[in-house]
Amino acid sequence: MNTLRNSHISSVAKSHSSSRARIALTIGDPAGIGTEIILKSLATRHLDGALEPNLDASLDRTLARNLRGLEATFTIFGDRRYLQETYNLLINHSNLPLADPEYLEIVDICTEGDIALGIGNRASGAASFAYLDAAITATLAGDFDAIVTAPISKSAWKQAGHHYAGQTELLAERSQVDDFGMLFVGKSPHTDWVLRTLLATVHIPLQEVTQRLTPELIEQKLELLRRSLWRDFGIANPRIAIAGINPHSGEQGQLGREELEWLQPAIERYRQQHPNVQLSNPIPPDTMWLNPAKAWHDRDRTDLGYDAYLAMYHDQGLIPVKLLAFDRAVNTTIGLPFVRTSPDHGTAFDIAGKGIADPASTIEAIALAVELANIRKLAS
Ligand SMILES: NC(=O)C1=CN([C@@H]2O[C@H](COP(=O)(O)OP(=O)(O)OC[C@H]3O[C@@H](n4cnc5c(N)ncnc54)[C@H](O)[C@@H]3O)[C@@H](O)[C@H]2O)C=CC1
Ligand SMILES: NCC(=O)COP(=O)(O)O
Repeated sequence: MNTLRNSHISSVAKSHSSSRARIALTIGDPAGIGTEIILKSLATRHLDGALEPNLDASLDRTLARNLRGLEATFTIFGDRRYLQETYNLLINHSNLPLADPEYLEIVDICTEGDIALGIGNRASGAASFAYLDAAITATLAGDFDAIVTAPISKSAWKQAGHHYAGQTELLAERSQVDDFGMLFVGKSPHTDWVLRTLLATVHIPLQEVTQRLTPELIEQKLELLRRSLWRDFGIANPRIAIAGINPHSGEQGQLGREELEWLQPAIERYRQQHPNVQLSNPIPPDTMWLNPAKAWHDRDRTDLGYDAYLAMYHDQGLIPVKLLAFDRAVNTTIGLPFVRTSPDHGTAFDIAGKGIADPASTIEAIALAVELANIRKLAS
């Protein structure tokens, strides 16, 4: 059973100026790095954009974003005890500054059970579920404009009896939407070009991928992506690259027939319906990411990049995203009635409590949530 120590979420949130984006932050699995990356991210608000001279130069990248300049308020959903324990444990040996929980707005959610750093279990799964569930309730009630989630462990959720593939599915179910998607967004620090990758299928076993991929699913994902590119990123006439399924995109049917039999026809149909959207034909997956890698690294080659990429399955899309942008890509759920972002990594149980977790992707997730929430506020 969990207890909401602060039951005045509404009054807390509503006391903030309505012109500022109201961001709910969940701490994720308390056995992982969630509390650390949240405290490190919020500490960047206390910097003036200038780096301390004695900080390691490799940290420049991490601190590149100064959240202080953002028009937003932040409320953490999680157990205050775990935030305080992380602060006490790491304050003297963290590689980056930490925000002091005493000065943070926290909706204190206390759950039962023993939780040890580095080991996800039933209690940590129940806790991370309770934090997200409470944040969703408050957001659906209109108290927040966006939720930024720290990572949870899917197996810990399962041990706690929560049979969702991930946070995305809970967010969608609670929001009563069927049409949603997992879009990874990363802005290149070299060229400012933005890599956007939507996964057509997500957390399913590889052997189920070809059964789940259908022309209807592809057309649904393309439409979801088109709407998000327009609504969230202001791109009216997008160029979208579509990955093939089989090696060499099937090699004219010799290495698989999905491309010939239904993927290419589905692309043709979508083109007819949306002449303003430029779609590629199915691109052989092994070479699909060469041009985005050039656009990511070389300022003179950004024209090679598409506005978005549709990957057919989880690792086809996320291996290139994480190779290029593990430190800054943001997982965004599109199709929800509110903004949701998350870092691109997991709970990192192996480094929990060591003070070395990189908050860069979380900082980007917070910054993107504020940006998208403010865009929606302006549009409404
Ligand atoms: N958004 C979410 O909630 C996500 C949750 N997960 C969950 O996380 C758990 C662990 O998954 P893994 O596959 O091990 O992926 P992981 O991302 O947690 O860890 C992979 C490797 O990257 C390192 N790493 C991850 N984040 C880091 C950071 N911020 N700074 C420095 N190093 C970092 C870890 O130490 C580890 O060596 C699983 O239970 C999975 O369900 C995984 C991905 C996303
Ligand atoms: N690999 C991405 C991932 O696991 C994100 O899951 P979630 O945001 O749905 O929890």
